[in-house]
Amino acid sequence: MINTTINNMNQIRKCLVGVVQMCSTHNKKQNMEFILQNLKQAHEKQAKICFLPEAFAMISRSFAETFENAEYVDGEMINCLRDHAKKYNLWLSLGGFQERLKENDKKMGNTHIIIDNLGNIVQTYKKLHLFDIKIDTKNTISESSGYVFGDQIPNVVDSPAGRLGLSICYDLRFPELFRILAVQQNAEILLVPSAFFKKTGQAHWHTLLKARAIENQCFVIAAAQAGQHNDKRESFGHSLVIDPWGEVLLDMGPEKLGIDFVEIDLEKIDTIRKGLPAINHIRNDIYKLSKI
Ligand SMILES: O=C(O)CNC(=O)[C@H](CS)NC(=O)CCC(=O)C(=O)O
Repeated sequence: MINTTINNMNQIRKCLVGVVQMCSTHNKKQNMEFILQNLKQAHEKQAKICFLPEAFAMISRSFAETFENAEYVDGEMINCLRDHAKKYNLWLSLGGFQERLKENDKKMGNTHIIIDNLGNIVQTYKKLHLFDIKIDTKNTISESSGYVFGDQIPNVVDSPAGRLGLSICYDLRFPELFRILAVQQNAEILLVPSAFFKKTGQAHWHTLLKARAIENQCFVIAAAQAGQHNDKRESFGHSLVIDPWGEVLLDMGPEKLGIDFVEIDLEKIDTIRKGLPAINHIRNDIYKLSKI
């Protein structure tokens, strides 16, 4: 792929990316209109890649309702997004698509899809860690009752912004996945599209995302759901872009809905790793986290 070559040759190291923060509801059509407006803006800004949060397609009151409206990967919604990726010359990270599965008629996949600027699906990843929690009455959910568990670590994807390592939302709490993506697969940008709960977000969101950026010396991009989706569900917002030093380059706050743009400069990874080569100090010999 041309982009890979360019990145490997260290020529183009800077890339403008768009991060979409949204408040999806059960209304798929409205959610889609909102997304397309933002993609148009990304095109006008000449951004090269756009990041959408988990559950961009819809957030309903129950998984049963979500399931009713879930589509296959080759359905209308993804086809429409593929057409727009091509039309707008824009890569897309679709951070968590409620995927109707041909092999399972009871549960969906929670699938992160990467589409290139020609409209091709270049990677899919099914969420490995599902959010089954009982914190209090408001914060109780069993994601695994609606979704199948993913069973594969996704390969990194070369994009115009850099090499992408994919995850989804609750995966954020499992640093092993990010270590594998960053150290074994040389990811440069770790993606954590999310629909974080308000309570857990307030307590943990910034800290965990900064930690993933700092410990792996990678960029972190986390497009998020924000606000009240229905009477049962509220999301924390604060879509973030963090650099490999842990500096927050973008924080969209709790309320803003729309798109913001950030320049990703991959040079920063080299500079930071040269000065503080923690990645090279990993004791592979002791705990066998080998580079491949
Ligand atoms: O609802 C859907 O259709 C898609 N799935 C989600 O939004 C999931 C499960 S409810 N949300 C999270 O994983 C939030 C994690 C979180 O808030 C934390 O780790 O603290």
